[in-house]
Amino acid sequence: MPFTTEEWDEISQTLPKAEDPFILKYIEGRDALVSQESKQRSDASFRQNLSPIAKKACAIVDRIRDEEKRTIWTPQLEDTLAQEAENHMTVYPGMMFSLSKDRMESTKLWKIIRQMPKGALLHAHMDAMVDFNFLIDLLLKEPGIHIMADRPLSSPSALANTKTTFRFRKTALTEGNVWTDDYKPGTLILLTQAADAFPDGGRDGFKKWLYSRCTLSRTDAVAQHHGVDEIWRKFYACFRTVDSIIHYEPIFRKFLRRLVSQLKADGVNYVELRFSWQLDYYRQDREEPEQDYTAMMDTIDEEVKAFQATPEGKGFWGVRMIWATIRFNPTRHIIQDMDNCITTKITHPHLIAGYDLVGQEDLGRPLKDVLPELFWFRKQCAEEGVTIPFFFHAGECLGSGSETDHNLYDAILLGTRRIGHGYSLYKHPLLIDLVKDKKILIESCPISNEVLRLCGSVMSHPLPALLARGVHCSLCNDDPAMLGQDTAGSTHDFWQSLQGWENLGLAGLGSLAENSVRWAAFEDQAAEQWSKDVKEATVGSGLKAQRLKEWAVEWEKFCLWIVTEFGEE
Ligand SMILES: O=c1[nH]cnc2c1ncn2[C@@H]1O[C@H](CO)[C@@H](O)[C@H]1O
Repeated sequence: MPFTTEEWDEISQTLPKAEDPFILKYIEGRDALVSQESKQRSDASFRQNLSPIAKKACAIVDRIRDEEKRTIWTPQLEDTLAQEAENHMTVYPGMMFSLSKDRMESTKLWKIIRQMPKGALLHAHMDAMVDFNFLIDLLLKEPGIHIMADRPLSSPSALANTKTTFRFRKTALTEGNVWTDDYKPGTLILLTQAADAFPDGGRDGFKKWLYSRCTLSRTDAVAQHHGVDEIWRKFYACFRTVDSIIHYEPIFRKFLRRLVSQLKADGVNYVELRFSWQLDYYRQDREEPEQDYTAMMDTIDEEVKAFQATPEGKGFWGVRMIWATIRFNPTRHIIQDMDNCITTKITHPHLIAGYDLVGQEDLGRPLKDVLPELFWFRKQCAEEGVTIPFFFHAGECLGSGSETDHNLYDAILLGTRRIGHGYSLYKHPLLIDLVKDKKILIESCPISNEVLRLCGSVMSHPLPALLARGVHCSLCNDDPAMLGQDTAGSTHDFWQSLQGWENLGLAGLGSLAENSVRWAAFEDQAAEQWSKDVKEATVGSGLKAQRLKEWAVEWEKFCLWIVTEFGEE
């Protein structure tokens, strides 16, 4: 029986009030509990030590975040917009990345995060860094570029799956048509001619097609129900197409310039690139590939130095590589690649920062399986007198207790200095303690994990669990030109984390950026020195401490800019 008015009047008299002393007491205890737990966070001391200006900036960003959550990320607003939009879509805070990208880029929060000094980008795969519309235009403009395919590109399935290669030739080859059944596999045809002859829309249609072969589409990105292995098949195919586009010197140079310039403009001052190229680099006007990595590494050196000498690149700290072998390969291939890594380390010591194994962890060889090769590598490094520490991918998976999940044990036992992804680490209480103890950083890539179907959106990403447990992490973009960010910078990943997780805030972002500098491998260091520098951070005396101080100055400037620019509203 529902209450009568009289009954409710009587009962409501007996209800405690929110201001009653015992409720206030309860709230006090509750706040103390929240605050006690937050002391375990990895960003606790960073928050504690914020300057007054930085505190103000954090409060301003909190306000803007809340405001935009209410005004921009609401289903109500979208109802009116939906009538005009061709794709009806419900908008809400924390929605999937690829659906929210355009709107995200129009927010005030975006404008702010874009300016943020983001320190170092510690997890990024070289081939997937520069936007492909830019690269495809370059390819079409570059004299002498030809295309060839492993079979005629004359059906939708051939267009979607066939290995396609781009090569320079001094003399134009114009015989044949790659789009028709009579194409002889492996025949090179001048690219401009082939592009113009593309059956579905000529050159513009060709550009669209090639772009689709180099990137995951929005449809791929949201089709979570097809699962992880399916998206990885498409993802691999992208790398196979991209290789031959950027392995030609004139294009590689422009690629590098665009890369560093986009990073700097995004507030990223340094990058460590996972590098897994076969020996198929071609110098300008050459038809034969190089027999070692010297020319390629020299090119990287030259382009980075040239950039640093421009006003735009002033203060850019540089680029280093983490040599990355594809984990599917058989032993002989892996050992050969390790040997190439060591040789290149000897010729270009400043460029090679570390070693890793890459490729889908679930289907590739687990670390445990590669132990003989890894121990051989260690011994060989010692014999050659070079330091090449491990920066392993591990736990980039959904498995609980699977072989991939267990890569985390091996990565830690093998002395990894950071862990790439560490997505499944949150399920390992003992390993979490070890990671904290050994001061191993987690290179977290939230958008990558979403697009590669480990989580539905940033809201269900496990990074907040790690931060709450006191694990040090940094934010990275992994493969931004393929996964949808479409630019080399990290603003999308920073923005998502800020808007997605209530307890991060600008201070949390600041701490993640500071971590990236603290765990960057700016120079070769033996394990002890590395640990000492990471531990001492700003109070140390080396290059790392110096760069941490430089970052802190930029951070303060940034906070002041926020206060000046957005404080009055
Ligand atoms: O998120 C990732 N996890 C593991 N491997 C990756 C990821 N992104 C790219 N690659 C792999 O790295 C190579 C290029 O450096 C590519 O072969 C790609 O498969």
